[in-house]
Amino acid sequence: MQLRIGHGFDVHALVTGRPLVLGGVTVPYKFGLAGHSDADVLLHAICDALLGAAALGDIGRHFPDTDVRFAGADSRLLLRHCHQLVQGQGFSVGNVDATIVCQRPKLAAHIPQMRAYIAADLAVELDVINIKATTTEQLGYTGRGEGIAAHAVVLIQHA
Ligand SMILES: Nc1ccn([C@@H]2O[C@H](COP(=O)(O)O)[C@@H](O)[C@H]2O)c(=O)n1
Ligand SMILES: C[C@@]1(CO)OP(=O)(O)OP(=O)(O)OC[C@H]1O
Repeated sequence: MQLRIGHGFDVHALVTGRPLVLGGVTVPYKFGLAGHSDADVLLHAICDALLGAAALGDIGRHFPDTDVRFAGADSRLLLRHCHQLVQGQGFSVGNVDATIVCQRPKLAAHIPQMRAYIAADLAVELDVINIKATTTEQLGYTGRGEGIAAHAVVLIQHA
């Protein structure tokens, strides 16, 4: 069996007048993430990790932010598309581990729904999807509440 690992990292700025969408879940908060799509920083990091594992480049190559088709896009559709690309190379997802770097709001209560969406979109069992959240103890751009970052690693396997 061939195993491949991929890493993804993304950052979006917090602004007024936008919903906060993380892992497909709309989290109630006074600020949301700016972006061309729905700016779901967690799903973008997972997309990049999937693409990275299969040596398929990055999210901007597949979904350019100059393309009106992706304006306001639901990032779950982008995640499903990345999964299809990886499947097309003969790979299936082994597991996903991701961390959302977010000072506020508290995300713990929303993580079960994020995991369920991601597991469904990647056609895997819930127990291979792990999502974590951490603050940066008020340090740096995430700590000041200027934005939210996400890191993801994905293992894919080829029978
Ligand atoms: N936006 C966040 C950040 C953190 N959590 C949860 O709190 C725990 C402690 O976070 P520290 O940054 O102080 O280590 C963390 O392990 C998460 O369970 C959260 O829910 N939302
Ligand atoms: C998803 C895309 C495409 O709509 O736009 P954004 O939502 O701005 O996200 P980003 O992570 O900056 O890059 C990928 C983009 O091409």
